[in-house]
Amino acid sequence: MSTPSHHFSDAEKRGLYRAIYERRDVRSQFLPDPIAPETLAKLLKAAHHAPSVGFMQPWDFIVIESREVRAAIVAMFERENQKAAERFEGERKERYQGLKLQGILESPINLCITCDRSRGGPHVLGRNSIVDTDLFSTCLAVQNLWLAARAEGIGVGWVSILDQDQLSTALKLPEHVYPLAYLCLGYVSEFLDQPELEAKGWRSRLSLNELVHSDGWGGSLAESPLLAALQEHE
Ligand SMILES: Cc1cc2c(cc1C)N(C[C@H](O)[C@H](O)[C@H](O)COP(=O)(O)O)c1[nH]c(=O)[nH]c(=O)c1N2
Repeated sequence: MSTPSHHFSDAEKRGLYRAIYERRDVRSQFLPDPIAPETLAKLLKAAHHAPSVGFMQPWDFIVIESREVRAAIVAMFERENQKAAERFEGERKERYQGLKLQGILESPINLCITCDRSRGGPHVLGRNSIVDTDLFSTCLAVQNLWLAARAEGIGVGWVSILDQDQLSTALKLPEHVYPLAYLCLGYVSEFLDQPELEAKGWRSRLSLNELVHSDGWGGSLAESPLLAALQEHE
């Protein structure tokens, strides 16, 4: 029997799920090895093929190589991270302060994915009611890049402990462009088999069956074959 061309083979499916389950947010394991321009181009192309509201494609990609700019971003991170630490107390605060939450200087490439909120003009198809759909679209570009990077053996770390206005100034962004994701990219010594926050005892993965509801918030899945299937996959 011939396989229709729109079907994925079992090996292709395994590859896709492997990228999803083995993708990690990387901060501590970066190697200095450079990423070849051809490989970076592939990652950017994967990002550019994300879905977007009204095919708006609101993203731009700012590759940050300058040590000076990176040093300014690290200083920005240190300031914001100190403020963030003040939100916690006692043992939780100590644990927070022990976490490494960025790899800005260790990673060979820093990349800011931005969202141009004016792209496509004032009336973008599908964005009339929910204006933030341009931001949602840009998040999907980030995830495409993150998964493609994992398949290429490249780690990505998202750094959001930054002041958005200061970041915009450092990257010379125009007013209508939002710095959606500041990312660190590089080959890694290892990909952890669980999120680093879980490994360090900060927070665990929630149970999926408690997150799936039937017919409205809190609706029970009891008796549903979906519940049995979810439990099997836990
Ligand atoms: C929008 C957003 C923002 C951030 C993150 C993620 C996302 C989606 N994450 C990474 C986050 O901690 C990580 O994804 C979770 O802990 C789950 O781990 P894995 O990504 O599965 O390894 C993250 N990590 C970090 O060390 N510093 C940071 O500032 C941020 N910021």
